[in-house]
Amino acid sequence: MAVVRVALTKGRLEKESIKIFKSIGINSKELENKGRKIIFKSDDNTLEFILVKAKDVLTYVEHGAADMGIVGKDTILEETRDFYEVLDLKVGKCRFALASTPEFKLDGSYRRKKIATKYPNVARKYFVDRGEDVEIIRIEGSVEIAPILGLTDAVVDIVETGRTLKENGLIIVDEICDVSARMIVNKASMKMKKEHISSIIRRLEDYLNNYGEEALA
Ligand SMILES: Nc1ncnc2c1ncn2[C@@H]1O[C@H](COP(=O)(O)OP(=O)(O)OP(=O)(O)O)[C@@H](O)[C@H]1O
Ligand SMILES: O=P(O)(O)OC[C@H]1O[C@H](OP(=O)(O)OP(=O)(O)O)[C@H](O)[C@@H]1O
Repeated sequence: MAVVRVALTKGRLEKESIKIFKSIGINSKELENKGRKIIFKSDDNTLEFILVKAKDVLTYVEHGAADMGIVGKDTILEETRDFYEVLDLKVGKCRFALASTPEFKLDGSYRRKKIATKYPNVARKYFVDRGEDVEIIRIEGSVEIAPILGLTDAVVDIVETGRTLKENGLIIVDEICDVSARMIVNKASMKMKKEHISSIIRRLEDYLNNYGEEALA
């Protein structure tokens, strides 16, 4: 069987991704004791894992340098890329929201609003769908500071527990959409390595259906 290369998102989704593969009997001691390595074999040598940043997961999978990947729906929505999205893995759950100070009114002003975000395309689409033209200011992290300092009127960001907003005196103005980790597959690999990739997807589907989200949480 051809070796399948899987791109995993470094950081928050890393542990969950390892757990997902373990749940279907695919273990990698190399990945669990990773040190500074970024490429790892499964113990049975049938899979190879690489650990990269979220956007790079899309790049490696789109170009076929990786056959499959695990990445957040937030990154998929932000980037326009070409691959199959095959499974909602029900982990890494959070949501996109518009948030601001309690004084902010979504429909309150005809002035062009300024919005801070790490996700300019998601934010633009949300306002275009509302028929509103806004100025997007791209910020790389800790975006919650922007409305507090008066740089922008509001933020479009990921909310998980809501703690970051609360501790900074911000509130959710509108929920945009749910986000969770997805399994993606390169289009050519889906044909060339069909048997192996389909078997992985089927086993994961069975696992998610039989044991549900709690098992992975
Ligand atoms: N509270 C959360 N904040 C951010 N991302 C979350 C959260 N909960 C789940 N996620 C998911 O985890 C993915 C990876 O997030 P992580 O913070 O590790 O990396 P990142 O946002 O790409 O930041 P960095 O640039 O620091 O690597 C996100 O793309 C998202 O799908
Ligand atoms: O609702 P919560 O559970 O508080 O989680 C949401 C926070 O987590 C993310 O930030 P992250 O920790 O990735 O740091 P960043 O702001 O530097 O991206 C996100 O951008 C929020 O700030």
